[in-house]
Amino acid sequence: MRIDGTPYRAIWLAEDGWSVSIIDQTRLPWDWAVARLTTAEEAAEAIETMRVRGAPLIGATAAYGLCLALRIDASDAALEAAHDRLLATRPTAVNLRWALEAMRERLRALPPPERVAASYAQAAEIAEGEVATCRRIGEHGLALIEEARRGKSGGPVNILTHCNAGWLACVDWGTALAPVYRAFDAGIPVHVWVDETRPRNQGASLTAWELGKHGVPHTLVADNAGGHLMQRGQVDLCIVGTDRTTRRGDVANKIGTYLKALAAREAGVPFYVALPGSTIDWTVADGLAEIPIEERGAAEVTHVTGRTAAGEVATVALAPEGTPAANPAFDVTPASLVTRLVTERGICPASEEGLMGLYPERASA
Ligand SMILES: CSC[C@H]1O[C@H](OP(=O)(O)O)[C@H](O)[C@@H]1O
Repeated sequence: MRIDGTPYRAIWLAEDGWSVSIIDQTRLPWDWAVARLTTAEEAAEAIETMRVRGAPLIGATAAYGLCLALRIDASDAALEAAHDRLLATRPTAVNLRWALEAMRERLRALPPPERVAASYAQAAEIAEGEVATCRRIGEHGLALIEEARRGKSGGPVNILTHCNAGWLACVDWGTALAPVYRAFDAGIPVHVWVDETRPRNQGASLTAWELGKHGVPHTLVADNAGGHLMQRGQVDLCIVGTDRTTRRGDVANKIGTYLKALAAREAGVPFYVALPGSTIDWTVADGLAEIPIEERGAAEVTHVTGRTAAGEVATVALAPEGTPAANPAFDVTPASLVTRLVTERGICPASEEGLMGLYPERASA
């Protein structure tokens, strides 16, 4: 994605040709901080602390984390240890498992001396593959925005999104925001309602920043405002990302997504989910029963980080000290509440038949 004309990715190989550069997303929107990952442990910690986040980006970061491990020790034991460490960082986004298993399968088949070069080549393939995939999601999703525009008598297409599923969550383009960028760049008038997305506020701090940098009109809203806006006809469509979607179309995404899907159904607003094939877990059908939901620390709920009037970034308490808090980071929206899935291969119903139609090779798997 371009910022003031300069192209950026959310992750890239540093100039030294072996370390990995990331944008530290815990510093946005206040500071543009690029961090360099030099070990697998640093890559793992960047994922755990959400300096990088978003399913495709988590997968790409883990892939490069394996490269950093093998530089030090390319043995089978080191490969397995790094795979397991990186896999254990966050449980919900299936891209993490997908990327690590793809890397491990290829690298195990090679003699250790060939593994480092092969690992970097494959990590780059994964990262570039996600860029191409998200670009195509944007192309396919554009049709949904154009359809919404045809149904209006004027004014912008009002789109509600939750959390951040933009280029910061991927490597470039994004998933839910890719069609928005495509439409905006094509001159279609759009406006985005940006859910703040408690408790980590990825909407307020990342989506608002992304859209602002690209010049896309947007309005930040409290999470609880979405139903009200839909009820009053102020939302033409919802589009969100996902961290894991089952083969029958159940969608795990940031906490609060399910509530938006319920409101959208009640209000008659189309609810779309944008995803790359790497986010489909073909081994799982029942999302509610089988997708692991990450439980994060209570402090993310009881405290908030922001910038003071004096310009310092600070974390302050929202609740009395010691207040118990629960922090499920994701929820599962059943396929029955999803209007369509938007993938790099096209748009389909949220169903096993729909997904098999786009990924026929999976039918025989
Ligand atoms: C394109 S994946 C975006 C997806 O990831 C976010 O979760 P997190 O910020 O915790 O990694 C959120 O669920 C987004 O929809």
